[in-house]
Amino acid sequence: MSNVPLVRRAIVGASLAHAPVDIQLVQEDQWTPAALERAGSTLKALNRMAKRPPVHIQFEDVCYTVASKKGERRILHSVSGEFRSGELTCILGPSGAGKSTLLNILAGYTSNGVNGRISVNGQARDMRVFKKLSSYIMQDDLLQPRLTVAESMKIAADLKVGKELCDAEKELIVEEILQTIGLWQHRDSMSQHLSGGQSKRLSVALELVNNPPIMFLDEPTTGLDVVSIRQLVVLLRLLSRQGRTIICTVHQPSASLFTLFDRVYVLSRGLCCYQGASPLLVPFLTEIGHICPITHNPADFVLETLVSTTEAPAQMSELCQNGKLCRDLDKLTSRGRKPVLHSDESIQRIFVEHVAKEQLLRMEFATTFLSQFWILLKRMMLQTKRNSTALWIQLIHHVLAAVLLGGIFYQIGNDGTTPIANFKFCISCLVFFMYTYVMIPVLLFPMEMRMLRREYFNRWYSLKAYYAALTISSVPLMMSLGMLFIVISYVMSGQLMELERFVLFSIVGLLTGFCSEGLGLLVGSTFSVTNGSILGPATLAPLLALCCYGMGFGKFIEPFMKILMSLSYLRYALSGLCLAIYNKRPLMECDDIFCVYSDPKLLLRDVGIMNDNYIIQIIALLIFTAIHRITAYFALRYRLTSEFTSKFMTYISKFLKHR
Ligand SMILES: Nc1ncnc2c1ncn2[C@@H]1O[C@H](COP(=O)(O)OP(=O)(O)OP(=O)(O)O)[C@@H](O)[C@H]1O
Repeated sequence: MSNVPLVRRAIVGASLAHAPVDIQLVQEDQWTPAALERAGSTLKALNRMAKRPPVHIQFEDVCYTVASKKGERRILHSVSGEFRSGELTCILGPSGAGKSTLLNILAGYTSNGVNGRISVNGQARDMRVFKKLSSYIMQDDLLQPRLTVAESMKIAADLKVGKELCDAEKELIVEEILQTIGLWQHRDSMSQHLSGGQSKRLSVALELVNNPPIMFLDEPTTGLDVVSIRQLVVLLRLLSRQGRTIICTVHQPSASLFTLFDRVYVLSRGLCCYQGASPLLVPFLTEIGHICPITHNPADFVLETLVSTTEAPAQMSELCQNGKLCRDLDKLTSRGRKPVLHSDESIQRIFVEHVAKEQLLRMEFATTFLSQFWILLKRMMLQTKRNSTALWIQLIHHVLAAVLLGGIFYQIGNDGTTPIANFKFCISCLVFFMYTYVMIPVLLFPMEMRMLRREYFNRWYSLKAYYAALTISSVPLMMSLGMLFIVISYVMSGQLMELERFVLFSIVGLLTGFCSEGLGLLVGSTFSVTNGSILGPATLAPLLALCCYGMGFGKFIEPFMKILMSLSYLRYALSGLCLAIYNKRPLMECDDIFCVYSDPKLLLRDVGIMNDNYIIQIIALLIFTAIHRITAYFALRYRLTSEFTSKFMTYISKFLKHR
């Protein structure tokens, strides 16, 4: 279709130690296995990165048990298998067979409730090293929406490659990957505007930048059309040909797609029903009396057999010894009888050297904490800047709310006849900061979690660096919008125009927003949007009630209630706002014959704030901010590992059992 030449010569920067490199330009419409095999020299620069060892992964008698209402439930039943470097492996099976579970276990995403042996190149898997060698692309991964393809790739390279390569080399690698993966033409497109297939390919590209020797992909073809599926699988095959171990779960591959996989691992009801070369699946089924019609897709046939014939899974599992027996094209190998990998000394040597080097370096991430923080902060700020709709909504929300409050409480700030109205103004400001800044993370953070999960699990950066960047990135916007709200409402409501009062009032307002945002993060990082939007306001309601308790009878607040009130950060915020406005203030203007509260001290007494100290309120707010944010950090850390859910379920089931 296209006459564009396949090969383009790129001149590599002088910093590269090697001669100029050929970059294969693969057009999107030329993605056939043959074209890609011809383009065998793709990703040369990538492959020249620090030697990554080939990774063979073996697992033996792997069981996975979860806690359920009826006790323990076994999902995987002593399955064994082996996935090799240079091969594209597909884990196939009916829905609910345990494919994703097995992938999670092999990738190290799940470890709680897992029994059995998992080894890498013949040695027990060391997760610290293994995580540096592997990448996991999850089923529901999301990309950073407001970054272009090129920007996403640059950030991935900066974070994942670090100082191992200079900028020119990183640029070359990014270009090379995008060319190979067919996204070069779309390098300036925003990720959010990519098609489903292009997004999946970008997910793969992002994980490729540090040249991982082993890649796991959970359902990479879900939601794609046949052409995109084919392009993706062809690409994965190409990557495997360059010595990588590529393992993916696939629902129902077409017959032509099926032949692209080197190895098939069939799972059903938690049992391994076949492991070996894809062309040998049909003869394997014939052996146990399931003859695949010549016109039938073997992948469809095996799934139909496993689902429709009750005894088929057990039969097939017995024949392949639950994964211990592998059917290769040249020979039948049993991991027990023929330990192929143990004899491969060169692989062992490279791997051991690599492990020793990694352990020597003791660098958990490719970049330092400060670099990670800085790159992430820039990325967050850029995304915020580009989300103009959200910025406009927030701006209008702050201005409208301020004008509304200013209108309702117009010029009552120094009016001795309506001091309670001014007190209500303080509560209204408090409620504004509280709800606005709690609800933003409650609604937005669950989405961010999905993006964070892949990057965090694939060790792009530490959670501390991410969290620090997240905390700082929201400050400028909150400060500017918050100040806009405060200025408008403060002036319109006619508060005393004294700089000190205004500053003290602003500090409490902004701190309330910052503290509330921490609470919102805690809810947003622990719960889904639906649950969070119920739980967020439900948590705030009692805090608000406690904050306002004692209005009118401040002198008589019971000691027990005082203790409860001290647990609400909003009480300190309200007290701080009132003290900023009323403390050490001359008598208020009184147009009536007599104004009870023309002396502000009386008002402070009757709302129970008279004995409070402004500095103490600020310190308390800072302590609550720290508590919210630190708790949110730990909640986030637990949420990012699937362990949390399993552990939680185990505790619940143990608790129920003992009752
Ligand atoms: N943590 C867990 N707690 C309870 N059940 C679980 C857990 N993890 C997996 N399961 C159950 O194990 C079975 C296998 O799940 P898994 O997601 O691995 O299936 P799958 O083969 O990937 O299915 P699909 O193709 O539909 O995605 C399912 O019945 C699932 O409900």
